[in-house]
Amino acid sequence: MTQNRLIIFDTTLRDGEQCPGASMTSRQKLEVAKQLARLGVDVIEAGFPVISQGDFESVREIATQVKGPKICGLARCLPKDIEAAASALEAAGEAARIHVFLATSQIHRKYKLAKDEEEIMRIAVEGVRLAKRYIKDVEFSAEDASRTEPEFLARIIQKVIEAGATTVNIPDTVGYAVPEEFASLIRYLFDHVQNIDKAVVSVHCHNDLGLAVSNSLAAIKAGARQVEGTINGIGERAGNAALEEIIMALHTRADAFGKIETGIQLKEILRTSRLVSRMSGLAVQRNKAVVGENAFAHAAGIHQDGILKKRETYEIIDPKIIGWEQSELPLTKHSGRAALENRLKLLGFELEKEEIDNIFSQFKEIGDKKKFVYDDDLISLVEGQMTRVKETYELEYAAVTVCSGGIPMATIKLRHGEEVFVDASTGDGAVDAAMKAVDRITGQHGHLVEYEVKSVTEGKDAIGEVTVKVNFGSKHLITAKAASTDVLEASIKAYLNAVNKALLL
Ligand SMILES: CC(=O)SCCNC(=O)CCNC(=O)[C@H](O)C(C)(C)COP(=O)(O)OP(=O)(O)OC[C@H]1O[C@@H](n2cnc3c(N)ncnc32)[C@H](O)[C@@H]1OP(=O)(O)O
Ligand SMILES: CC(C)C(=O)C(=O)O
Ligand SMILES: [Mg+2]
Repeated sequence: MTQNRLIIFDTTLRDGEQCPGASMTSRQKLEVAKQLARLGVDVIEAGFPVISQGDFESVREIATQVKGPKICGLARCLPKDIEAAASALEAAGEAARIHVFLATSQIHRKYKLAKDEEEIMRIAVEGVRLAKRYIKDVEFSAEDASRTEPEFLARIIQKVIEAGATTVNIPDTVGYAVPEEFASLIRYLFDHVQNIDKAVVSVHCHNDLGLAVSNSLAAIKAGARQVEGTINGIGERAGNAALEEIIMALHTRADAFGKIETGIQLKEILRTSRLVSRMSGLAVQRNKAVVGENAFAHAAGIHQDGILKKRETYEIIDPKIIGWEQSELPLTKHSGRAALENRLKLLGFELEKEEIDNIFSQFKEIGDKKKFVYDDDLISLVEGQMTRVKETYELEYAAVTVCSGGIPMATIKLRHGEEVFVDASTGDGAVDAAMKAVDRITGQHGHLVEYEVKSVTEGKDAIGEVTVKVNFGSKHLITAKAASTDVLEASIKAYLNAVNKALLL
């Protein structure tokens, strides 16, 4: 392995599963392990075999079936843990790794383990020696290393390497470290552990202060050559360092981190994230870096315009290389003409500038009323545009009151050129009252022959499209349509559209 090769150690199935509510069945874990192998991680920590029959079987199953990465099992520095791990890992043969851990910080020594430094040292060394009897590849973790006195940490690391540890892991177990200080600790170990070159230095960061990825990257810069983390950052409490973020930071900012190499297949990242989310039942937050639903979605009109001109104006990662189809430009009230026109083109509409201007103002009105403007909303707007006639009368205002047992009443304000007319009417229902008020202003007397409402899009804020067929006393029935998130408004506009058509005949 070259000096710049970083070992990716995935603990989604062990520390990730410690996240409350993330328990997976053995079958689910096997699926995740197979995908982690396709992703190209170097080590899969498949579980903690002593903790239950289920974990034991699951580690054994993964050790039997998953080829490629090393398969690792966790163990306390206790013979029964080490023996259980060694037994579960048997089928992995040369690809097995055993991971023994013991807390080293003063607070853990004093309160949790009730042991002094020398006892801790002895137990750690014995744990590594015993593990080594079963498996060549032994990792030792000094739990709570970042809160351990550096001199003691250096001494214990030196001793476990002497005892045969091939990887020494420096966990920030409680997410207490900050990047500069954590990097200094790693440098300190390189400077003070005489046999440090005989083992790989690893880091394992938790996210209690939201610094797990930053701390991991700082440690890599300081010389750590194994990084531990989980997919989607799931894990105990606030989680572990998100591996996909570390990998993409190293890939995107090679200028800042040096040419660090990994065996990761970038195109498998999104698929892995989605599988872990489904199997663990833990949704990925929308704005999560790299794999969140919004990670490549640009909503602001200025950004959308920039992306359409050159993707790199607002994107530092090409989403396709990690498995996304493409960047997304969702249409919302924040979108501008560039994004609207682009979407309309994708839907197959080549419109004149004036038509786009008309649709744009209606589009903004819809955007004000609902979160997203969907393709069906746009199609409905375009159809309205295509069947639009010169508006003799334009609707300025409509107020309709309906109360149970009372008489529906509508007040309508219409613009005709420079003039504005207001009138009111009662009716058999809200729509009837509004149409009669329109008739009073326009002098037309339409008879509604057909009236149809359909929902164009889904959800409570769906656009309703109203189609009317109206007889104005001529032989021809006039058909007109309008759409709005408010069905009553769509009804009045559809009727007024029919009136305007009748006036042109
Ligand atoms: C930072 C980490 O993520 S560490 C991994 C955490 N993962 C887990 O805890 C996995 C789930 N755990 C379990 O199922 C259980 O806790 C078990 C099976 C491991 C142990 O269960 P129990 O025997 O009932 O012990 P319990 O959980 O109550 O306490 C832990 C014991 O392990 C001891 N212990 C903790 N770490 C170590 C260690 N690295 N080496 C040796 N002993 C240890 C504690 O001192 C305590 O022993 P004590 O009861 O003599 O004081
Ligand atoms: C077992 C160790 C590596 C751990 O998960 C931690 O310290 O966070
Ligand atoms: Mg951990």
